[in-house]
Amino acid sequence: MSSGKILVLNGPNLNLLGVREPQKYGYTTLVDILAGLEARCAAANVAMAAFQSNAEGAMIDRIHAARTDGTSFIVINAGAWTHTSVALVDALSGIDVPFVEVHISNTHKREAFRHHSYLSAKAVGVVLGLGTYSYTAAVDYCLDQLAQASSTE
Ligand SMILES: O=C(O)[C@@H]1C=C(O)[C@@H](O)[C@H](O)C1
Repeated sequence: MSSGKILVLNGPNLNLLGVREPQKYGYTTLVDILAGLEARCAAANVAMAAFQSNAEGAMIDRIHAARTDGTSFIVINAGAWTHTSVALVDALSGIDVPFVEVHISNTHKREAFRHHSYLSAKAVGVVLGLGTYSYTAAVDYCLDQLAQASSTE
């Protein structure tokens, strides 16, 4: 039986998934994405928490909270903060919780300003361009890591 908790974080404008530029981000809502991830975690007996904010400070506060709330892994789509926020990567670097960076779109095929991520160098890994499967792949990786850790306990 696995233990641990996966925290799924979504940054600005991702609350609009499903209606926001669907040709880039698809028609699946964030609620439905999270419901699918929750089902995968539940099937593996792993807890999942989720948080979305359009406020950078609130996101940083939520990351700080993950330091002491039993979070094992973070899966984060930081949205536009990916390309702008030193404060965010400092928050992620400031807690001893590994994180996987995800993006729905392939940012390297988009505008030049989206080609750089402040997060990637600190991430365990990066999944991008797979649509909502980017989230699934990231969560499945974390679940596998937790299962391996449980089997060696
Ligand atoms: O593809 C995504 O999920 C990312 C989501 C956003 O909101 C953009 O600002 C990023 O540049 C890409």
